[in-house]
Amino acid sequence: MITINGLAKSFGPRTLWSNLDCRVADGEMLAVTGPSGAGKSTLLNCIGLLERPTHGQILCRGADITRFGPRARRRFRRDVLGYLFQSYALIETATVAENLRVTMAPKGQRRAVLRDALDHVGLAGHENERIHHLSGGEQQRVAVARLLVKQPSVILADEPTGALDRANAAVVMDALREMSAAGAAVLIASHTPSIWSRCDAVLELSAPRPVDEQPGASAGSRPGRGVQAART
Ligand SMILES: Nc1ncnc2c1ncn2[C@@H]1O[C@H](COP(=O)(O)OP(=O)(O)OP(=O)(O)O)[C@@H](O)[C@H]1O
Repeated sequence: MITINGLAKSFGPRTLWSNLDCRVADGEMLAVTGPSGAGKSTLLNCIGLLERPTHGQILCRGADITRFGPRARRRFRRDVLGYLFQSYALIETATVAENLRVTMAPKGQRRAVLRDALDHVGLAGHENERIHHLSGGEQQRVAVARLLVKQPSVILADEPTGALDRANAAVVMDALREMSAAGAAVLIASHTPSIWSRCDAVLELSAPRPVDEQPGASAGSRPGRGVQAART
């Protein structure tokens, strides 16, 4: 479960959002929406420990992950977190199987786990193909298979279907829904209404105001500005 309390993020004098509160329970899927520049990726990056929030807490199983030291951050990324990017984030020159093995733990069952995950995303038999020989949709399905192998309890998906056709997008969303049903907390940043409708709740971030319209030197923290959460 992820609980966000009073989170704010500024870049220099520019506040993207402030006083952001939200909760994503285990087994729940949250869509993060809002116009370009609203800070959707930045929010996911704060949860993924790629960015530091300016204020506030991000709790995962009761621990404030923003206060983790280097070792706890590494462990959180390795053991808890799964990321799915629009750009797939695969090792281009490696094979499908090698990309999946990166996240695999128990050696004994590796082959079966790998085969099941690829079968699940319709890529059975593609183990030895090089990533750069695959289409975009196939590459994203490999990235999903990598999540199926890793079974993270928190999944951050940044425009995961942005570059995909409808059929590939459906495979990705079905897999995310299944991982959520299996207990993962899933956050999906997306501009796509058909994705929002498959989520349990929607968090809407509004475009940040220009710097000269933001109040005071503390860079624009009007309570709750630009944040709306709704159950779908
Ligand atoms: N490291 C950074 N330093 C300074 N500004 C940044 C940094 N990262 C993001 N920004 C700015 O923060 C704003 C929000 O970026 P972000 O990518 O989170 O928005 P987004 O809602 O995901 O947009 P999009 O829908 O276009 O992907 C943008 O104006 C961006 O330029």
